Amino acid sequence: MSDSSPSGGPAASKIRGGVFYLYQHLWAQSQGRRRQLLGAVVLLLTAQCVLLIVPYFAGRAINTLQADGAAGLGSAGLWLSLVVVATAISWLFHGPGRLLERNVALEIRRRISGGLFDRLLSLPLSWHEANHSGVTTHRLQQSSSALSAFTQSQFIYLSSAVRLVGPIVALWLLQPIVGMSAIVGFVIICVSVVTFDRAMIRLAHRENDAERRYNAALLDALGNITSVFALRQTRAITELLQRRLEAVFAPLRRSIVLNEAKWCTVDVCSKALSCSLVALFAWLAVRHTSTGIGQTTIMLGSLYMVWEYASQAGGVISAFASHFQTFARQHADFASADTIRDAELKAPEPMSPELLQPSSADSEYYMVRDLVFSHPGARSERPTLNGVSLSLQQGRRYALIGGSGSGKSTLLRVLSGLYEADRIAVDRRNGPALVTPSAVAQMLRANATLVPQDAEVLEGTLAENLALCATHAGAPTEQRYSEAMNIACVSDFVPADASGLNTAVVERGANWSGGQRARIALARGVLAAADSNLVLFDEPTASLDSRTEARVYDNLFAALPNSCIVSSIHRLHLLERFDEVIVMHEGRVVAQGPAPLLAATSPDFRQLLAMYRQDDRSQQSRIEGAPAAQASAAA
Ligand SMILES: Nc1ncnc2c1ncn2[C@@H]1O[C@H](COP(=O)(O)OP(=O)(O)OP(=O)(O)O)[C@@H](O)[C@H]1O
Repeated sequence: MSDSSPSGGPAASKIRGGVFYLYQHLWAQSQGRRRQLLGAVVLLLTAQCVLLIVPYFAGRAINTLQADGAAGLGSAGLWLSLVVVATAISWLFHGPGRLLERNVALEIRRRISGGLFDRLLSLPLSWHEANHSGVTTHRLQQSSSALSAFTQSQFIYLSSAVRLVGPIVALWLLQPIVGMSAIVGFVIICVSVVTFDRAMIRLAHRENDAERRYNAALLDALGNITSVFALRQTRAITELLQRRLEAVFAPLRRSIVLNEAKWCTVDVCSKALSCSLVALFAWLAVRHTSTGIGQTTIMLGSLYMVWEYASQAGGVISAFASHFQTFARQHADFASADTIRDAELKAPEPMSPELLQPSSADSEYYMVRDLVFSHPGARSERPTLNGVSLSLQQGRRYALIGGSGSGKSTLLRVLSGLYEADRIAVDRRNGPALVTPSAVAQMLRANATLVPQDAEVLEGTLAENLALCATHAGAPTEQRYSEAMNIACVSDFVPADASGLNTAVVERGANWSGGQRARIALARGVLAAADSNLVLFDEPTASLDSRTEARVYDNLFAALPNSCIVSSIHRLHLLERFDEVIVMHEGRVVAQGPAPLLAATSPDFRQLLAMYRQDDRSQQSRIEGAPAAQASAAA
């Protein structure tokens, strides 16, 4: 694990779509729930409008007391009771508005999570290989939570808008010059808030990128805890995590400084503005008095109204500064999944539905010609598969052999349609020839099943693991579970009945041995491959002892008599069980045919065979020689 970012680097730190970016997505995601959303907006706006009258009622109460003294107590009490009534009425709108708003927010979270996960499933395997799963998980969770939180924050934004506009209108009505001054002052404060927050959005993007890298390292460390303990990696991993956390703190520290500077500006400016507005109002009233126009006394209630409306608007500016910061954060968090939304999704080539149906004929024949494939992140210029040609006949068994790194797993992935080749042509007996990579990949996806090399099992029961796979026609029936467990020799260690199926599988199958895990994965593969005419196994028995390995192959071949089976193997004593051998060398198929024929004609095959026999013999002689050596040492 290094500290350089392979995904989600600084390029992800761009700010998109401005203020309306989140609203665009909110609107798009609320389809079908828009009436509730608009209903919530109307109710919440009404609640805030009702509250605007409160300072007026309170001010009237003070004015009445000032003008009438004790005689005005009754009227003042009436004005004050209106304050309580207005507050209660506002809740009649606010409460239902919030309920609607929060329900829409929950639905939006469900949609975004589901939509992003669907998109992840439609992205090619190569995309997933290039993006760390911990980073992708973080993006999905952050993005769906952000838009949901934004949706349920609308009441705050709406109340802020009303509480800003309302007091300004009220100030204008009390004294137009004061209203005008309030507008100028608030605009200046808002501009400074936005300037601070734009800088903070940029820092939030950097912080999110670093946070994802930290998350990925944490997931790697805990997901590989056996190696961490066994290979004494704890110190190095702890240091790596600290470095990555430090990378999160670097933008955070700058953000904290900016934040304090922003709040200082907002606080001082809005207090100064409120005081100035009251002073302006008083000065205008006194000036009017001295020029003989208007009132002779400054009414305290009116002064209170100016102070209250100015403070309200000032308070809203502070709240606005705080909410804009939250908004900026939500903006950055939601945008973190743009990498998933923007990932290139190749539209599948239009094909006739028959071509996408698994071939039912039992005499299918595939002639693969001139296959070229390069991994997107390949370290070498040379394609991983370079001009591969081979033929596959339904009902026959092919052993795929070759040195480590010769391209066996890659070829199996292309043959299963999981990787789209750069160039390929396939002739079939039961269908037209296909010459475009996209059409070939789609056809292969419809006909082939690959049982991958890694035995990836999920936490749950054995039955749940088996239930997760599907044939091309749909989920396998439970009756087939026991059959698959017998074929894969799972029944050697777990009864192939309900009690066995209920056995727990913990994270990464850590409560099973490597060979047992491989057989569970194989049983799942057997279920998924039931209706495939091309079944591909990537070293399915590498972790089994040779007797179990032989039994597994015999069972597999008996269970899938009509399928074309291609299995990569390293132990060449298995070759006699296969009809043909496909030999790979440096990304090419260098020979194909029955083993006896290749032994006579293919130097590459002979070389692999000789290496295997030599390894086998030297291993045997080492073992046989050990007791003799020990005996002579003892003598
Ligand atoms: N996702 C990937 N990105 C880049 N290169 C890759 C990727 N996967 C495999 N390769 C490279 O492609 C080449 C073929 O790898 P592949 O896994 O197909 O070999 P293999 O014959 O199955 O090896 P082994 O017998 O060791 O499993 C190797 O050089 C490997 O480093």
